[in-house]
Amino acid sequence: MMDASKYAPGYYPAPENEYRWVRKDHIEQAPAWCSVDLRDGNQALVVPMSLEEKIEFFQLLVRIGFKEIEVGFPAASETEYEFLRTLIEQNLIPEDVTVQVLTQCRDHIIRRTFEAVKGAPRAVIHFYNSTSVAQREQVFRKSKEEIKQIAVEGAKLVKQLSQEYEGNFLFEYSPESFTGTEPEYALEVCNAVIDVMEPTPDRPMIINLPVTVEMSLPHIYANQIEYCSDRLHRRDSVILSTHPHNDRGTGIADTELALLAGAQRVECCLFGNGERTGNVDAITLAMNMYSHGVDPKLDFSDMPAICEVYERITDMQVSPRQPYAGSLVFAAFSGSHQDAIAKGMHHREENSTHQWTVPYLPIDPHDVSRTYDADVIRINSQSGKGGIGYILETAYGYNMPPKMREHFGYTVKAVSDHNHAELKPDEVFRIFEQTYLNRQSPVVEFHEAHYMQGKQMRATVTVAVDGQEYEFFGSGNGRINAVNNALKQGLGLEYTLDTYTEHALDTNSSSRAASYVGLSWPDGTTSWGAGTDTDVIVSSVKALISAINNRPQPAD
Ligand SMILES: CC(=O)SCCNC(=O)CCNC(=O)[C@H](O)C(C)(C)COP(=O)(O)OP(=O)(O)OC[C@H]1O[C@@H](n2cnc3c(N)ncnc32)[C@H](O)[C@@H]1OP(=O)(O)O
Ligand SMILES: CC(C)C(=O)C(=O)O
Repeated sequence: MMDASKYAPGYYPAPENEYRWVRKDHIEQAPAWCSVDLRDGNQALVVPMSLEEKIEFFQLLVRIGFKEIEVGFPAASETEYEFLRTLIEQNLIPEDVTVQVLTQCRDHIIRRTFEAVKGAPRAVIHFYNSTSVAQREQVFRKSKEEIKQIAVEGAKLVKQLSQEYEGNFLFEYSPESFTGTEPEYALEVCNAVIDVMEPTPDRPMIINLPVTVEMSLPHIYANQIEYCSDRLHRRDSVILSTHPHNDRGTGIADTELALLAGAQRVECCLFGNGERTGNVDAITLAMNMYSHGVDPKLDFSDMPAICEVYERITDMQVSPRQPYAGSLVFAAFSGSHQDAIAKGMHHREENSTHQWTVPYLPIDPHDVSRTYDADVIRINSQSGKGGIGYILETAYGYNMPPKMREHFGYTVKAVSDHNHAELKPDEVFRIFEQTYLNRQSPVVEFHEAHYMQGKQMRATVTVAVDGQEYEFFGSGNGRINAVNNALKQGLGLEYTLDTYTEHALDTNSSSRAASYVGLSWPDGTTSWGAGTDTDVIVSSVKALISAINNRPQPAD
């Protein structure tokens, strides 16, 4: 049995707030992004990345456009150390990219970190210690003052070694487990560190307030950020950073609200990889901004390739529902969604609109290298005539009249329902072919037709009925009408030709026509046929004969 009395909120709301962030309705510009895939993401993998894998992943992050990349915890292992040395010694760090390394506030670990980072063109030394009530009491068993001293002593050593090593160093401090810390105390520790590091507007330092474990509703975190942002020393020399995890599943909300509340930088991982439920997902954050018309300054246009590298190297899987990246996130199986998408696409083409407004699709799937045919409208037993007709039209060029689409829709759904399977566009087309196109059986097989123009058009139609050849004659006010009359009389059938449409099928010079015919029968049913030929009249006659062959069969 679950026992909720075991739990109580373990977070500390900000003591004062102005709630300025509440009045903002969107994020105006991209934050500074820092990928922590190679550190927080890597430390959470069952098998951390090898040297070669880290190099390949680093290069992926560079291609995406990250300008700050936490490359590891160099004191953690030989691989971590060697990776950083390889990046530096083989000049693999592009000029506009800054690497970042993480260290605890422990003497030997800070020293090892500086050894590892020696010679880097530019590097952020990120030092941290836990400040939360739980860690103070249970892990460190130290008072608030003693915990602050760990941070201050760490800062002093980092500053001293940065002078000894003479590198181009920048600094970041994190009061780790910030979300379990009283905000006024976290602020006090951060300000003590800032006082040691003495950042300036020209050489600012990063103060990172991590959601180490997500504990509260997102607005509580936003309030904590606003509270600290308003009270940090040397605010114009501090870049306020956020590093949300996702324990409550609201890492994205934490980050977005934190950005409204004053955060300027985000530490994140691709696909939300990272400790436990992961770090906040860089892709969702960036693409959310993109979908509001804000340039995120990260490029996810080759999403399938990014998924491939990520899955291969981390051995993790991109969920089919992963925002913007999953295989199903642009897919619509259900009829009403498909219908709206198909109409939205037509509206877009007809009006040549630049602004993306297609229903059910928050962004244009093409922007992340996804295709409409294969990824968007997918056919199963939940689908409808709108989507099924759209597939046939966009993938194969057949634009059926509306009533025929409805008939075809039910035919296709029935196949999917019966087989209990999705139907791919080529299977949908095969059903169209088998059901309607140029049907020469079960009864009438078309051989040829000849016309003579008199007062009226006269047609001689040669067909085989049950294998035996016949010539039928008819006249009418046009060729189709004359053929129709010839067949009706010759075959002794009672029907009305209700629907007749045709259109060009191909755009090249050997253009074919596609024709569609709907016949209504005395018992109230309708049968449909389609025909194709380079000659529009022949394609129409084939459609008529197909519709006759599809006539309701008398009950046994
Ligand atoms: C929230 C985060 O993701 S923080 C980053 C976490 N990432 C990692 O830990 C991955 C890499 N870590 C490692 O490889 C190892 O932990 C190392 C190499 C850093 C340190 O290894 P070890 O010293 O052998 O072990 P361990 O990490 O258990 O050390 C714990 C000690 O460090 C102290 N400590 C932990 N974090 C800090 C810190 N940030 N600052 C100062 N002391 C710290 C603990 O209180 C404990 O002290 P004790 O020895 O007095 O009991
Ligand atoms: C080191 C810090 C920033 C961290 O990883 C966390 O708090 O999750």
